[in-house]
Amino acid sequence: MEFAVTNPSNCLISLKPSTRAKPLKNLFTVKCYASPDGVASGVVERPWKISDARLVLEDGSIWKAKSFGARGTQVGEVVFNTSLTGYQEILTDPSYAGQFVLMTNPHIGNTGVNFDDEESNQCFLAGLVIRSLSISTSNWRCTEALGDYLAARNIMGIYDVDTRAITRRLRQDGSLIGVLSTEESKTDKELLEMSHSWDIVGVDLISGVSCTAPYEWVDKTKPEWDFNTNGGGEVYRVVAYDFGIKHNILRRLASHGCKITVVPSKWPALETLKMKPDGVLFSNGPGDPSAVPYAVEMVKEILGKVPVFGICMGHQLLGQALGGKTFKMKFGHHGGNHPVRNIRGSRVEISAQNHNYAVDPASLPEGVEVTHINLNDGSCAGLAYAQLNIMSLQYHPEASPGPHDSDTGNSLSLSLSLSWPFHFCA
Ligand SMILES: NC(=O)CC[C@H](N)C(=O)O
Repeated sequence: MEFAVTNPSNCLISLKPSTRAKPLKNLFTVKCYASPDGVASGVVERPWKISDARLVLEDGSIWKAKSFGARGTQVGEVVFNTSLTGYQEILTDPSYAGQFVLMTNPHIGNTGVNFDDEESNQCFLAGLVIRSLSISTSNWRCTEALGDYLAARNIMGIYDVDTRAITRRLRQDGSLIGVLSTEESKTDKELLEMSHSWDIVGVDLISGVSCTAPYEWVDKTKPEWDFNTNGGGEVYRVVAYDFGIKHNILRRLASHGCKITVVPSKWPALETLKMKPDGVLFSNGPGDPSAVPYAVEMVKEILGKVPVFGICMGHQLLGQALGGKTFKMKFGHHGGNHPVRNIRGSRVEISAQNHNYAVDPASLPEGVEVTHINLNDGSCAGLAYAQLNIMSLQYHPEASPGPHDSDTGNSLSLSLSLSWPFHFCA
């Protein structure tokens, strides 16, 4: 027997028999099977899917959920992201490798995905955790629904989870390792043990996301999206180390007049110097900066020979190369609403951030200047060292997603225009 539900948002299942055998367009049809005693059972189809996934956290808590995207079992570190928009850019940010991103914004999937918002060619994150998965998509650029997109990329997602409760737990206890599974054969105990036997600390994640051979990047920010171009003047040749670089960093550099060669994370410093660049960028990237000593050594070989700037992982590697220490934060910063004090510009920038580690400014040698401070917790958000032509930011001046306060136009604030290190260092 088949029933139709005409008002899916207000009722779970209407047991009124449908007068039509086939589903009407825009109606959600649920197949119910009458049991011998006349009680309907076995509701099996979306959008009233029953829980078919579990997220088991290392603290022993178990969160029943509904799956979308890929199926299977996956381990990762759970972090929460407070961005209201831009889930596709977040999904394709290579810095999330090894992590489950939990979105605090409850409604995800509403605008589907499109061709333009990719920040890399792949999704490297471990999975996506959300409150509510939109049952329809609506956007003029939409080419695909979020669930299909994730399934095609073999990325697991779960919805109908109490993301507020998990976020409060992460804020209180710090980032937690979790295991996501749709496999009924695995017991809770097995999943918990899996979470205890895995760690993200001390793992080199950048070699898994970096390109394998150098390439030239020419694409600029499309004119309809550009908000702050001052390019067209001097042309700078930049070598950009790809530790998990986001496309929008490259687009912003190109828009500001840079000719960019992107090189792999293990590209020798000597080869970079032979290319005689005007500046070198050390990009963002996933994981623990202390797990990639080869990258710190490579940064050391370049310091002082050419102006350099670093973003996020690049900033942390610079901090270490200068002799400083990095440490793991309690739950990090992930979102598009982080206030940062730009000390030199005497202004506050609302910034896009995604990091779990930070540079300890007290460990840095004399002469290194802290140029930016995160106003939520006072952590170091930017460094400069004029003697060696170094500037770096812990956050993401290219945003994507996020506010544009930290692009060019902020006087001596760090920006993606290569002019800043030169003006500053002159
Ligand atoms: N966005 C990034 O480069 C992240 C840096 C580093 N993986 C961290 O979590 O701190």
